[in-house]
Amino acid sequence: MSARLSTLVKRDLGVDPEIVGVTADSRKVRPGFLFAALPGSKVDGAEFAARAAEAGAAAVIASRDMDLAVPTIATPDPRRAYALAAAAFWGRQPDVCVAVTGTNGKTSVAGFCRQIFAQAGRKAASMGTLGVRISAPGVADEQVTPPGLTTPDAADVAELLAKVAQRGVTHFAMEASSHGVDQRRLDGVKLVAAGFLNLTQDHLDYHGTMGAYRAAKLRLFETLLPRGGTAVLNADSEAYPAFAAAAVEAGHTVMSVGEAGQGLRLAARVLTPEGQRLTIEADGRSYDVRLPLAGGFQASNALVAAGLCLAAGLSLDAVLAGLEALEGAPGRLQRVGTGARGGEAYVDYAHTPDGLETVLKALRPHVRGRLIVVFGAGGDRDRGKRPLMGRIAAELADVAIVTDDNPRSETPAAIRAEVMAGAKGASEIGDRREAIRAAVAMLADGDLLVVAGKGHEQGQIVGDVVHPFDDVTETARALEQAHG
Ligand SMILES: CC(=O)N[C@H]1[C@@H](OP(=O)(O)OP(=O)(O)OC[C@H]2O[C@@H](n3ccc(=O)[nH]c3=O)[C@H](O)[C@@H]2O)O[C@H](CO)[C@@H](O)[C@@H]1O[C@H](C)C(=O)N[C@@H](C)C(=O)N[C@H](CCC(=O)O)C(=O)O
Ligand SMILES: Nc1ncnc2c1ncn2[C@@H]1O[C@H](COP(=O)(O)OP(=O)(O)OP(=O)(O)O)[C@@H](O)[C@H]1O
Ligand SMILES: N[C@H](CCC[C@H](N)C(=O)O)C(=O)O
Ligand SMILES: [Mg+2]
Repeated sequence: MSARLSTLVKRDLGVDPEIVGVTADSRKVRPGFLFAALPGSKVDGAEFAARAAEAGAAAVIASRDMDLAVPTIATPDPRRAYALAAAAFWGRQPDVCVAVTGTNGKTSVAGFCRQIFAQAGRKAASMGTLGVRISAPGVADEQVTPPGLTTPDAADVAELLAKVAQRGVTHFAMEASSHGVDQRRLDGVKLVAAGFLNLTQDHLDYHGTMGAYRAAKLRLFETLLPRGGTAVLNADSEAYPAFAAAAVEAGHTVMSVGEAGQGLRLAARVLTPEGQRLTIEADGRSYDVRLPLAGGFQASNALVAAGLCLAAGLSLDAVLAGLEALEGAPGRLQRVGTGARGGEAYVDYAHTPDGLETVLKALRPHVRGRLIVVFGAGGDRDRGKRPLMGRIAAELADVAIVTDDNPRSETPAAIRAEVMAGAKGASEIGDRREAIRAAVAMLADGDLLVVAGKGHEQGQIVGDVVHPFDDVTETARALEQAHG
């Protein structure tokens, strides 16, 4: 595969080498590659430009002119130029691409869109925290890449889009993380619609302030969704007015969804043993939908997914039928089993204050005994959320056990102390396996246990080492042991 440099960077540089690959990592450069020298959070990619040229790079994208033997494309926004060049290099994309942003629920919505598309007879894929997955009617799902970044690097996004399109995927839904939008990782994706779920505290280690975090998410609507696209917005979020204003300003059609929504209005919600019954008003009519998932938050996620699928061209009937067959994303309120003396154990991915509050409130109506939660907070991530998560667990659960969740480069006990500072009456068990065992040992009839924060994750990151660890397996083992 190759392309002329001028077709990738839309500039006449006098010379026009044939480009055979695009990367922002000098260690991946091969002869004929276009190298993007990007300013990063740890190092400046410009430091590696000379090395990239020595390794055979045919041209370099950078923020300034550099004294190199190969052409330099100097631009004030090299990350965007890199994403656009990668998209032009890889060329093909599925016919219809949608993206979803929000602090919580993106993985669920991207997966729901893929399922609704496939249910309606389309070959579809999703991209996000759980990797890339293809679904098509009548065949088993195919996992194309394993879990990794929520929004992969721009060149990876471009390559994966081309690969799934090559395999016949026509409908595509992706997660737009705030890091991803800010770092231009999805600037090359041709979107027809973008969804917004919610904006609550997370990632302030990276963005600094809630205002900057919001601005990163707004950019999806202000800059990335082309004029005339559809903005599917959760009208029940406090941040809705800002997103609606940005979408209108950018010339998009706004489809508001939720209890306060107009495009898809959630008129009523009734709990059932299988999940919930939703009354949805759309196009002046009222529809009764059986959603096989529990929790008000899943109703929000389902409505945003439904809006995105409508914007992608599916009929209302097909979308509503799709909602009735949805399966939850792995590790999100996933039921693991029953305790020896009764009670149920769940694994969930809540790793933010709002996520934890949402999942505990969603479970409460199903509790006849005690609500027990095992959770922690990640190292090298927003420190401000630690005491907030502690307080929420202490207030909303009957038993809260604080444990480790990917301490990374930080001292585990110090992270736990910051969580404990907000968690009045909670107990602390650093070893996650022990914490899960202790919680399972307490389970009795009418109790619910939720092991929160790691969901689908397969490892506990301590320092630079990933120790194999899976909450579902550990919880299942503890339940087995309790059964004797
Ligand atoms: C803070 C952050 O987002 N970092 C990501 C970012 O790194 P960076 O640009 O800051 O990289 P850097 O290490 O400073 O290096 C700068 C540049 O020099 C290049 N370089 C570096 C070394 C070398 O020898 N040669 C070379 O060319 C690098 O490739 C890079 O282009 O770009 C890298 C390449 O895509 C990512 O791997 C890296 O993700 C790190 C591992 C990470 O942990 N990211 C998390 C925080 C993240 O992105 N999370 C979001 C949000 C999840 C959510 O929604 O909750 C996600 O989308 O997953
Ligand atoms: N709409 C929602 N509102 C609030 N909390 C939610 C919502 N949807 C899911 N959650 C909670 O957040 C957790 C993570 O959900 P999900 O993985 O779908 O979010 P995400 O936005 O993809 O997260 P990440 O930032 O890691 O990519 C769930 O396990 C649940 O506890
Ligand atoms: N996408 C999120 C996931 C957090 C999951 C939690 N287990 C942690 O490690 O903090 C992040 O990278 O912040
Ligand atoms: Mg996700």
